[in-house]
Amino acid sequence: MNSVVEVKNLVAGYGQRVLIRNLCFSIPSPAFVAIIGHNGAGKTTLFRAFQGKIDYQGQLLVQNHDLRHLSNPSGKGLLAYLPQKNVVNFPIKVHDLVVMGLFRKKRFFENYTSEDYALAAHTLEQLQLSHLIDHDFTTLSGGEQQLVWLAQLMLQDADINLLDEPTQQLDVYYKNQVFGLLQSWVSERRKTILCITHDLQNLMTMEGYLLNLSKPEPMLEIISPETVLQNQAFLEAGRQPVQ
Ligand SMILES: Nc1ncnc2c1ncn2[C@@H]1O[C@H](COP(=O)(O)OP(=O)(O)OP(=O)(O)O)[C@@H](O)[C@H]1O
Repeated sequence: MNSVVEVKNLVAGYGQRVLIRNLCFSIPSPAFVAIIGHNGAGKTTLFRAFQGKIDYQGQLLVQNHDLRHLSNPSGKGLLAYLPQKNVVNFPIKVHDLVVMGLFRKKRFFENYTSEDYALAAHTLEQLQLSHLIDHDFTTLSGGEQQLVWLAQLMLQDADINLLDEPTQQLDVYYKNQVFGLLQSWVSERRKTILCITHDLQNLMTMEGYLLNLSKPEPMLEIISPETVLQNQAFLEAGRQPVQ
């Protein structure tokens, strides 16, 4: 069966502590998937498995390729990852950081062209960040920085995007904007988005699936106001004791 992402009997954790037990799901065509669950439920751990950063049992397939045997999936434009925190300790202009999203179209040390910068500027404009284009990234607010990373991710143009709480530091206006943007990546650009989030209210109007990793047997559920409310009530009711 063709699928964009398939997770088969995934078991992952740290040493004796198993956080993900026999997780199975399949995303048949480009879609938005919200990954939800309590703090410590294993959401980022799932992404670490996708990036090959931790050992796991089972299989992770992207576009029918087993990730274990696939070299450099980000260089091939299959997978892109936006971490929860990304730190830069040196002064760099916003457009210089964003243009780096085009890395896989460049050879080592090849310079970015004026066309590349025009593309970066256009992406920043889409996020209403044009006024920051020449600013030093390290002077931006947390939310502004988060949006700049998102612009860089957009330029990567990967088929499957793993986003770890991309709206965590955003104000209510930008939360809405970003969820709308992610929806358009799916509908207009045929991208698949796996998005870890605690912003359940924003999911109400989304189309796609949610995966609640706090449930004993997590599975993809079609997003609707009812499923979002059900899952919110489930999370509010409490959490499993840490094993
Ligand atoms: N390298 C590690 N070694 C041991 N335990 C770890 C390691 N990394 C994470 N953990 C633990 O695994 C659990 C799951 O972490 P994870 O980051 O996947 O949670 P999460 O669902 O993304 O949580 P949050 O919503 O708080 O971001 C946590 O309790 C964490 O302390």
